Amino acid sequence: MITKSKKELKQGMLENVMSQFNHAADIVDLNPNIRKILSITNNELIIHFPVKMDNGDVEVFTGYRVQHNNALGPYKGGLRYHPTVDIDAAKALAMWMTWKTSLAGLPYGGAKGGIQLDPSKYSTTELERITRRFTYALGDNIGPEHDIPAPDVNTNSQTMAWIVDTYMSTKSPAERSKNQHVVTGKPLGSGGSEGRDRATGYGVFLNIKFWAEKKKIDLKNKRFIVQGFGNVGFWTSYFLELEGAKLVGVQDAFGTIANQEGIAVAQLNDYMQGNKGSIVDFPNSVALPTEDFFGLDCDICIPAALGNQITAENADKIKAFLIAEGANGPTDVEAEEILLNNGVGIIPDILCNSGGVIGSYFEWLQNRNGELWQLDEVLAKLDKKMKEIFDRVYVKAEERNGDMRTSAYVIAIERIEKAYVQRGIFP
Ligand SMILES: NC(=O)C1=CN([C@@H]2O[C@H](COP(=O)(O)OP(=O)(O)OC[C@H]3O[C@@H](n4cnc5c(N)ncnc54)[C@H](O)[C@@H]3O)[C@@H](O)[C@H]2O)C=CC1
Ligand SMILES: O=C(O)CCC(=O)C(=O)O
Repeated sequence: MITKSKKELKQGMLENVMSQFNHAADIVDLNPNIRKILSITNNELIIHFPVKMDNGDVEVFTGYRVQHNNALGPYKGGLRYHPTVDIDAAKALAMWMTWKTSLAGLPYGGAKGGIQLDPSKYSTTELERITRRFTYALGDNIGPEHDIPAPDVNTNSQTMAWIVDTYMSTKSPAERSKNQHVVTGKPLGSGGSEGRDRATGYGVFLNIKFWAEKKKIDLKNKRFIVQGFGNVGFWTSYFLELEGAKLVGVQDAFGTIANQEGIAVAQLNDYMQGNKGSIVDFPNSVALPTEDFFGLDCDICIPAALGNQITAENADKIKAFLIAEGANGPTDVEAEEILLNNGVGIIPDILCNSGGVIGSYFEWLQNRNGELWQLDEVLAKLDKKMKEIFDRVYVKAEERNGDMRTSAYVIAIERIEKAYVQRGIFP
């Protein structure tokens, strides 16, 4: 288990996103009024709600939804169930969503939320009641044209199905079917889209592939390590393995394993599913201490778990030539400086993991228009969109002779600034 304290995780994330934003805002000479608006969140909800547990006792939970900005469209962003969820974490993650949706050219703003809890301590029926009660408490603070949640850490398509069912049950019978797109990432049978399950990991893979093409690097036999073997970590590994790359190290919430000969992705996934979600003791691998993970010998490092995992403490140990950020905010500002000085390439989160929200946008569009797209159609559209965004960021970084994160922020911030200025609010 990573030993960062809750306090370190939350403070770091908010400080990091603000520092990244201010750095880029200085570069674009952002209108000071717009900088003021973007520096704080529009709405912050903290909800304490009681739920009856299986044993009859009542527990009171705390849920959060932070809506950072909606200048470009409805608020959009995931819901996380984790002990580190609090108001600062939700604020930081909501801000990252605003930059991500803007960079991707989507008609969305940014939001994020979740519940502060360890889901492994609750039964499925308890988690269902917790989710339904939270949804009821959120009421019309979410909505298909207002704020559209999606899965994040420890939430999945089942969680989204409970939310959509609860939300729709609060509407009149005639209105119910118009509200299916209140969440994305739903199961296929409940208005979900083909391909949303793999969209984030496929997007991370595509970003790595596009980057390697620019650098004329063949991904075949390149060794990669992945932190987090959930939705993002698994699908990224799956597509990289298909391309001929080799998974040589994995870390999850329970432990760290390595094998320089390669770890079979599908086998590890099957093992993990039957092992209470843990990779520990996977056959043909060695167990390593937590702190050895980022120093593993490899070519590509994919943090796909929580924020603030790559810090000044471990950045110098990284041997990979590329970091592809599947997680939100995995690299702190100090670590990024060290890595860039060491010549390590970084594909920043707001670009690298944007396949997820793009996949969500496709689901939302299908629900709105009564369409059903095939898997190959979804992946082809995602590929095209991701290539356009990657190229814009890459070219901007080359023009500026700078890093990809700042370039991604520059593009994202300029789009939002333009919207405010065009409306004549801040000429
Ligand atoms: N699910 C999605 O579509 C998107 C997710 N992301 C980001 O990707 C990251 C992972 O999300 P998901 O894969 O959806 O979550 P998940 O819940 O499916 O998987 C999380 C994985 O991280 C591991 N993990 C948790 N705490 C850890 C720790 N302290 N050290 C090492 N590993 C740890 C878990 O064991 C699990 O393997 C998060 O930062 C999330 O915000 C970003 C864009 C979209
Ligand atoms: O799919 C979405 O709407 C948002 C996913 C998310 O939370 C993220 O990109 O961090």
